Amino acid sequence: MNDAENGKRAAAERALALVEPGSVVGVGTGSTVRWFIEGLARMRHDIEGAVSSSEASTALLRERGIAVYDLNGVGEIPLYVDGADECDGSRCLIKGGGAALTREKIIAAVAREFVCIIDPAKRVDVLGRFPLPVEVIPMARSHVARELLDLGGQPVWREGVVTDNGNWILDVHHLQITDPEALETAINQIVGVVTVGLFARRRADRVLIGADGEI
Ligand SMILES: O=C(CO)[C@H](O)[C@H](O)COP(=O)(O)O
Repeated sequence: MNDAENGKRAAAERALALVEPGSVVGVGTGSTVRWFIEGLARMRHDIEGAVSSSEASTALLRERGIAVYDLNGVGEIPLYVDGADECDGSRCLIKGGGAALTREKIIAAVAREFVCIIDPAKRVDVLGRFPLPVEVIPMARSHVARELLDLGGQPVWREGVVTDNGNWILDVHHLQITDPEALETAINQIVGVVTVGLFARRRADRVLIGADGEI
């Protein structure tokens, strides 16, 4: 296993220790979260189940014998565990490389604690090296792209990708995100935007960075 994979696994294993017995666990999406799901499978008899941020995670959770609930029917989610594409020193994140940003943001909003699990390559001083994903209503793609150009980014349509919600993704290149909350607010106000993959207003409460089998 390479260093990045070791780091992802170490962070995921550490997050398992935060799972409350008998609870419904919020589960994110991606290769780091896959390690978390494998660990959750070992303790599936100690939890009630999960709420999931994507069809891919739902399928894996069910394969591993973990009950997946509709968020609308769940009262409390003590813990949400998810990866990120970038993380700055204030625990602000870029997410959505796996196109699951909207459901991820919804579960993060509901959860009492949002724990982000990453490998060291994701840690940056200023967000924006990773293109910022924006989920858009398909008919608004060109309008939103023009507005994003005005905000100083270079939007590129992630052609062929349809989100679990039936929408499209624009990846915004060449941003230096020095004020993540302000940019999140500005992009949220563009008509046709469903979700921007900046997690600043509701950022991670805790970030676990796995490296060399340690945290
Ligand atoms: O936001 C995400 C999916 O929409 C993922 O958390 C992000 O892309 C990181 O994925 P990985 O753990 O595979 O690096």
